[in-house]
Amino acid sequence: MEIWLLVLISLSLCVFLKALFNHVFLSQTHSLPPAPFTFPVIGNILWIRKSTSELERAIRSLNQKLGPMVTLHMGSRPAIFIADRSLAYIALIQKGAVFANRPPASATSRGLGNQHNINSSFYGPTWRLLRRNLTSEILHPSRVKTFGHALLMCFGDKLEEKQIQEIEQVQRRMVVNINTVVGGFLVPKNGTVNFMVADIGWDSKAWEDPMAFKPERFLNSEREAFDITGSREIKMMPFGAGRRICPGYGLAMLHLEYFVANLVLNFEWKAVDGDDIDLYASLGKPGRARVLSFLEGRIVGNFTCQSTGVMESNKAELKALGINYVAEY
Ligand code: HEM
Repeated sequence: MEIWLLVLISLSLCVFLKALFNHVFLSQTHSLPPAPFTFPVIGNILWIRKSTSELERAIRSLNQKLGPMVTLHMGSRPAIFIADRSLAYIALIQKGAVFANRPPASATSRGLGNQHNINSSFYGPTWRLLRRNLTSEILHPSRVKTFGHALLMCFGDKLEEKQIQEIEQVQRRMVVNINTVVGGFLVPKNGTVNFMVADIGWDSKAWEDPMAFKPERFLNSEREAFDITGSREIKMMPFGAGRRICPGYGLAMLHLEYFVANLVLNFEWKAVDGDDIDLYASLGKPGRARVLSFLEGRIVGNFTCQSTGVMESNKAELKALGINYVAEY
């Protein structure tokens, strides 16, 4: 027999035996993450009826009692919630291929595209094709430079409210296709896995004083930019992590830096009376220069900055964010 055929058969056999092992043994040797006591059916309905923020609060208090992984029985499949960054790393990076699938669409959203869009499509050839097309044809740095105002389409009014809600609902949810183990607990085949993104980013072991506003925390000792992809360690995951990480994160960061740069250019920044923010701290320059030097070199040349005056639309936007400007530039 040809040697390559022998290797192929042995590999296939290994994969098959591993799948069999996972399916038969893991579910017997490991249990699901702890679940709160609830009455069957009624408890299930009560969980489903909670709003996203109520659910988040309830899970947070369960995490304090039961640990960083909990199971809720809501709907037909167990829903597992992970609130620990090391466990998120194991799932999304080390076991990336297992935690890359999306749950099937609910009956109501099925009509919105039959999961043939990149965000909701199953992990497989269609997703790969869509993702390759997006990253190489649309989000490639050479193309990004030519977009200019099209940037706003990604965030602005072209994205309807309904679509935004759909993205929000599915974006941090994964479904696993085989039984697997994380943190000593079984994550069962077809179970959904949700990541408590806010809690993951508030770990005081990863960040000194996690709730304080300290932009310089994102510069390491060599003044390199912080690795937001989590490929070596997850410290926060605003763009997700692993195989389904947001492919637009580079563009989004650029857009956010552009937004901050415009704020810095258009406004005079002063500490609020009584506030002890040291504008000369860390980089040894006043606040505005400090932010600009942080942004330096990270804004591509083709974006023009609104360098004089404050646009009416900016004022309204800032007011809505609760930011009061001190002086026009
Ligand atoms: C501040 C802005 C943005 C944030 C916070 C953000 C965040 C996210 C998150 C959390 C996910 C889910 C990752 C996961 O499931 O693990 C995601 C997915 C995605 N994002 Fe973004 N995103 C932003 C901007 C953008 C932009 C500008 C684009 C496109 C130009 C984009 C395109 C996508 C796509 C296509 C997916 C689905 C990827 C997949 O399932 O393979 N996002 N984003």
